[in-house]
Amino acid sequence: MGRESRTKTYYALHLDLRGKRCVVVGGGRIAERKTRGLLEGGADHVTLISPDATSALASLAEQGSIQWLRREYQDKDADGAALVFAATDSRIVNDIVLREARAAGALVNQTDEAAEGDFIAPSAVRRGPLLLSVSTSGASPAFAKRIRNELEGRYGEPYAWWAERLGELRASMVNEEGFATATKRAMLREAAEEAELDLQGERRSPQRGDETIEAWISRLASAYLS
Ligand SMILES: C[C@@]1(CC(=O)O)C2=NC(=C\c3[nH]c(c(CCC(=O)O)c3CC(=O)O)Cc3[nH]c(c(CC(=O)O)c3CCC(=O)O)/C=C3\N/C(=C\2)[C@@H](CCC(=O)O)[C@]3(C)CC(=O)O)/[C@H]1CCC(=O)O
Ligand SMILES: NC(=O)c1ccc[n+]([C@@H]2O[C@H](COP(=O)([O-])OP(=O)(O)OC[C@H]3O[C@@H](n4cnc5c(N)ncnc54)[C@H](O)[C@@H]3O)[C@@H](O)[C@H]2O)c1
Repeated sequence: MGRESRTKTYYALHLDLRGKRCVVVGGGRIAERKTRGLLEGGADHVTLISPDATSALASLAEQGSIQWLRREYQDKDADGAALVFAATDSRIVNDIVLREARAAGALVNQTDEAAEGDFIAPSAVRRGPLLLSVSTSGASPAFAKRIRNELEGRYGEPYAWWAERLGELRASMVNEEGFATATKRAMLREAAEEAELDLQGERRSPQRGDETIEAWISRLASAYLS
């Protein structure tokens, strides 16, 4: 009999967590990492449930960045949650959290037996709107971390600037009525290529910041309308 793959197949997506209830059960090192990940990812409704917490988690609660319910997990704690992290050091408690949170319609991250949960957290590199996430589907978090480090070096801060600027260009173009849809698409592809060339040091576009979005649109348009 052939050896079966032990890893699951996951769907990649980037969630908008603003206004969504996220619950972290447990107050240790792992709960701290998951909580930081949530806050970095824009979550603004994080509830921590644990009788104790690391000093970093306690300060986040003090600052009002998270809500801390200083007690053990109780049934109904997952009600209304979108995401729940079962991050206690008790397998029994984590399994109860998993079962109840699922029944309440939440997606659950089971930290001590990740494959039993509904999702796992990737390693992330954030460069403004550009978000690179890396996962080994749980096969090797250490490998994911190494690749994340590699990407951090490869994709520096200038990518944030370009991703932001391309976003502004696209937002302005949406309201432009003077171009056919196909032309707009071609212009946006051309702009992305200019960004890439600039980032690779083969600057083809005017110096950064020297050109307004309107001037950029005109220049891109002239290439297609001439
Ligand atoms: C990305 C990141 C996000 C986050 O936690 O939010 C994350 N782990 C990170 C760090 C990290 N994890 C570990 C170390 C210590 C090792 C070291 O020293 O390097 C460090 C580093 C540190 O603490 O510095 C050990 C570890 N991790 C897991 C186990 C249990 C097991 O393997 O069963 C063990 C113990 C066994 C072991 O050692 O292998 C399990 C998981 N960890 C995952 C994610 C998920 C799968 C990700 C994937 O698909 O690859 C999954 C399945 C949990 C889940 O999310 O469900 C985060 C930031 C990484 C970064 O820096 O970018
Ligand atoms: N996902 C990962 O990346 C990863 C990596 C290593 C370990 N783990 C697993 O994650 C789990 C947590 O690890 P840790 O190092 O943070 O543990 P820890 O011992 O530092 O913290 C456990 C926390 O759970 C709390 N807790 C215990 N029972 C509770 C209950 N009934 N209700 C609420 N809170 C309760 C404790 O008070 C404590 O704050 C462990 O099961 C560990 O095996 C996960």
